[in-house]
Amino acid sequence: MISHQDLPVILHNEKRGLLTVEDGRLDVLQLSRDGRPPKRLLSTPLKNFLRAYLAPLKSDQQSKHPNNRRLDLHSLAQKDHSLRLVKLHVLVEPINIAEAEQWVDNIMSASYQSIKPFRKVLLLVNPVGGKGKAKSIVHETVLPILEAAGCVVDMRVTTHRLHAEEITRDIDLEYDVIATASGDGLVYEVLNGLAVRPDARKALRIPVAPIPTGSANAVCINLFGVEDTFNIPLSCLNIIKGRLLPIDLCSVLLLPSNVRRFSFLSTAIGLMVDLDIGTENLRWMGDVRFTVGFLKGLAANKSSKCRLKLKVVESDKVEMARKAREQARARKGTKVVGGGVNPLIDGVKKLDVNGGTDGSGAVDDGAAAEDDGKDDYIPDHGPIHDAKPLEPDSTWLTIESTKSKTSTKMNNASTQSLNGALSSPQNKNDWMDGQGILYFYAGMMPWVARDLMQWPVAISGDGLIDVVVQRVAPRMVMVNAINAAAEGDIYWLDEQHYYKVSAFIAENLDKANQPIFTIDGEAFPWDSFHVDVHPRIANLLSLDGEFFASKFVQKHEQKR
Ligand SMILES: Nc1ncnc2c1ncn2[C@@H]1O[C@H](COP(=O)(O)OP(=O)(O)OP(=O)(O)O)[C@@H](O)[C@H]1O
Repeated sequence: MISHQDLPVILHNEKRGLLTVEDGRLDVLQLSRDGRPPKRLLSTPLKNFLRAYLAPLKSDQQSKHPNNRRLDLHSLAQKDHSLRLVKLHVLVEPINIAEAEQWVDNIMSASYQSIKPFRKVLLLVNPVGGKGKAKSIVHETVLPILEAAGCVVDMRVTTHRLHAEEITRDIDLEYDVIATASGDGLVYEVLNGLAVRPDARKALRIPVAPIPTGSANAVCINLFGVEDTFNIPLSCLNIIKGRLLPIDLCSVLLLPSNVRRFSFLSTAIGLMVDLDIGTENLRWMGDVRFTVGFLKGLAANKSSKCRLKLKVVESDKVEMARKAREQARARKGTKVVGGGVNPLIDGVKKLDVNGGTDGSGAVDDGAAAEDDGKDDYIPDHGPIHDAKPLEPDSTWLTIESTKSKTSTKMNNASTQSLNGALSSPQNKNDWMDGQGILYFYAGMMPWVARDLMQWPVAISGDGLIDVVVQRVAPRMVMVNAINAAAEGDIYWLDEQHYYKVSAFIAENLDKANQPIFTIDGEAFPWDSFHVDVHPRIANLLSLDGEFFASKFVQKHEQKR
């Protein structure tokens, strides 16, 4: 990292200027002749800097300054609370050309550190996701930024459902990143396409980086936080400079069809299915459609008839919250400000996305995914083994709900929830037979929508599925819970049973009235499904190699 380096230049207005790099920032200064302080034309952190290069002079410049060189500078810069692409060019006089060449090398390596610049990107665009604006967003914002960073972009617009899956099943593994201008649907399809290949384990090393043009965009919430969920330039920066974030995939085996799908986000039964699938016609509303669906579901307040078998690893809510907070604190200690990456984390996690030492491609044989951390690791480039029905033993927890309506009269526990279970020291996470299930929701990352952090203690790549069994509760409890949902405090509701599991089975006990369940928001016929986990087998990109740290996990020394 360069600590301080200045380069004298001539600015576009023929005035003298200075490019200065200090403390992880680039400043473009206009110098004055009369001793006044320099005027700052641009000031940007190197983490937002995209590219510097010496370019040929334009013809009008050639006639005026034939021996000068042109230096182009591309960056994202903060303007009016948003990131904008800024392109500047300045002139370098002959006496400074050798210095300028060195300056370019230095600023590029300080801005990218261990990340290889000029990534090769497969960009998949879903023209109908969300509000249907992906194509214009891509042309107006995404492509200009990627091109300004020198990325090589291969763009394909999807023409039908599952098209992204067909594409990724057959692509050459020549890309550094697969970017999706879509919602979560295309990410799901990309991962499913990669996961069924004979070289799945190698293919899944190519990271997926979403551009938020869908409805819920759950992945973007988890990567960029609630405030920046729809920040398109930030999602582009992630494609350009993001670091590998290994994630688990769930294998979901549907019986009796024996169809197997892979899930990176969620599987749902009950109210959460109606909320997603039952509101497809409200796509124009953006993510507000999910709140509308939730309220509609509460009005019906019906119970799902099912049998759940859970291989529980952890069920103490206080303990699970403590671990998630501890992990967040550990991450914070290693966080880097400024230019980007932390070599310590890079070393530990082998997070280099740059194709080994020769920079020849995305898939780095040394970057272990599932077997991360073993010295004698030999990369496995083969397929993912076939799914088999799970065989629960007596240690598994069985939860059964057979009633379609359950009494939701206020008992003590409900009143406590309503009046502030959030501050109660006790948490009653044990399931009691005879209760109705409003919904079952299994997830892999904290947020599922901006107003619902359903799994606040989820830890990326821990090999565990966070499972919520929400029992039927008085409507007022659930309506009040909406307020506690955005920041994850719904977790403490006594009616919300929460487990970390390594596998589970969900059997349908009323196929006629509840024919479907969802995997990552996609509907499937539900008879029974068996789910287990492939730890850290796939990859996303994120700016610091982690999910966005929520306020929930940043709370210190608090049990609730
Ligand atoms: N050209 C197309 N015509 C019709 N459907 C398409 C086309 N391209 C993709 N799809 C389908 O659109 C569906 C929705 O995609 P996507 O996830 O991008 O948007 P969304 O559902 O609005 O967002 P989110 O998943 O974040 O809620 C996916 O199932 C995908 O297969």
